[in-house]
Amino acid sequence: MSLKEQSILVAGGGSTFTPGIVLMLLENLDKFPIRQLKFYDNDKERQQQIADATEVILKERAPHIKFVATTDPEEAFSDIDFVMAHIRVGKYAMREKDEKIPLKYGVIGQETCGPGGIAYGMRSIGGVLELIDYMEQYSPEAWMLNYSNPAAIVAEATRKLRPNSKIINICDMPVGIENRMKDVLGLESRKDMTVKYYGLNHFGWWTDIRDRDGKDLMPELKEWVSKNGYITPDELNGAAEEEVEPSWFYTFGKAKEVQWLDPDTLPNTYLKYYFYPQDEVEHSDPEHTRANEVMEHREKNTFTECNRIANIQTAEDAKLEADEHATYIVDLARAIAYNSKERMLLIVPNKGAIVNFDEDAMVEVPCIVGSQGAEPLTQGEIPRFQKGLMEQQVAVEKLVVEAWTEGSYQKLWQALFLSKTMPNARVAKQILDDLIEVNKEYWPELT
Ligand SMILES: NC(=O)c1ccc[n+]([C@@H]2O[C@H](COP(=O)([O-])OP(=O)(O)OC[C@H]3O[C@@H](n4cnc5c(N)ncnc54)[C@H](O)[C@@H]3O)[C@@H](O)[C@H]2O)c1
Ligand SMILES: O=P(O)(O)OC[C@H]1O[C@H](O[C@H]2[C@H](O)[C@@H](O)[C@@H](O)O[C@@H]2CO)[C@H](O)[C@@H](O)[C@@H]1O
Ligand SMILES: [Mn+2]
Repeated sequence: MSLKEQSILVAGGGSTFTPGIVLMLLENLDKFPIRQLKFYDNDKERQQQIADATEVILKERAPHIKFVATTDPEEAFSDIDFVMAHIRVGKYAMREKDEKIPLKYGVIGQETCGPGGIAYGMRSIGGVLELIDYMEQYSPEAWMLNYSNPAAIVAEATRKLRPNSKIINICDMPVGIENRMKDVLGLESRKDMTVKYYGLNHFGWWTDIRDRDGKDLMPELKEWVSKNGYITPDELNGAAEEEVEPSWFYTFGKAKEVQWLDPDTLPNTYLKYYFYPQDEVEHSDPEHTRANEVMEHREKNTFTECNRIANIQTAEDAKLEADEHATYIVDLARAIAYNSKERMLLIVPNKGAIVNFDEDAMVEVPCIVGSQGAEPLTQGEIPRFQKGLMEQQVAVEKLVVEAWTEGSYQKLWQALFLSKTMPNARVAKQILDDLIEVNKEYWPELT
């Protein structure tokens, strides 16, 4: 039986990740056939550069796919089955401020964690809610697969403010780490592992990992990670096919010190910002943060290559690559479209999946996905250590959404102070006042 062809909208068409996702979709047309691809963005000029290259690629590799790039919501969101959303409200210019302002006060500057993530969340909530409202206005049967960060705060906002919307929030960090785990184990694919995992987005732990025969893989992995973090054997021996960027290499290595806090589990790399904030501050250059690295590399290279393809009108020698990690987006879309019952980590309302944790927290757990969406798999009771950490962090995330909803300065100050990355209430207030100043056009007014 042939599969129903899908109509996909990429919201944030000007994203540096758009080319990789488009190429990945083209590599999976046999499993996930597409009749129409649209881009939507609120920055026409930025999006047009990605669209011009995409037009060439589709003409050469999938001429049957109808392609439209637009900034008009009605044109974008009409006749759509899936919205793949990856917007960055304020773009990299604001990410740079998210990262540099806290560092002025000796506090971590990070895209999705701590004060940077809170500032980013206060910008993203409105942008993502607007996408959901457009989707429900013009294609009420569509699903949104949201990739826009900070996923934890965006997920809490969609739970609280759009509780009946067809949206699933996703993150590729666990996918990236599991791809490293399989290299450590010498497995073909991360899908040769079945995992148990719990946490918040960018704040979680693997508790059980087995191979297809049910063999426990945790002992070998815990042994490796406690010594090397998620640096792979090939990277350790200098034999890796692909060089990972220095800041990512440092992050994967730091995971070993995070794992020491609970040797029975394997940590998400992002926990390093909460466990060793002082190390992260010392390791940062307040004049040149990750945002600068990405602007100088991924953003620059993506647009240079897209413009080159558009200029020569062929993608035969394109230096763009399918984003391997984005294959999980196809897994998710396929599962919903064709009821495939895929098992994957998603950010969903807890509702008892973690027995001794907030019913209405947005947690990252393994789910079974079908045409009705995601059904979380229970992860049982969690230990006091993780419960304490998660209760503090989820309170931060919930306070940010309440601050956005109510326009509350007080609640946003509380959220900043409550973050494990913050030394005291005075520094929290100084950072808050600086962030308010630079986010005037993006945040709601706070009183
Ligand atoms: N969930 C994950 O694990 C994961 C992984 C990687 C990237 N991301 C997220 O994907 C997003 C895109 O990342 P990027 O580095 O490519 O960003 P980018 O700045 O290159 O692209 C984002 C695009 O969104 C557009 N945009 C901003 N606000 C908008 C709005 N209100 N409506 C429509 N379009 C809007 C921008 O104009 C830009 O073209 C970011 O939020 C990033 O954090 C998430
Ligand atoms: O600093 P950036 O913009 O390079 O990355 C920030 C994002 O990092 C994670 O996504 C990684 C992913 O984990 C990795 O495997 C690979 O696919 O690259 C992605 C982007 O670099 C994280 O999950 C995202 O939420 C961050 O935005
Ligand atoms: Mn993520």
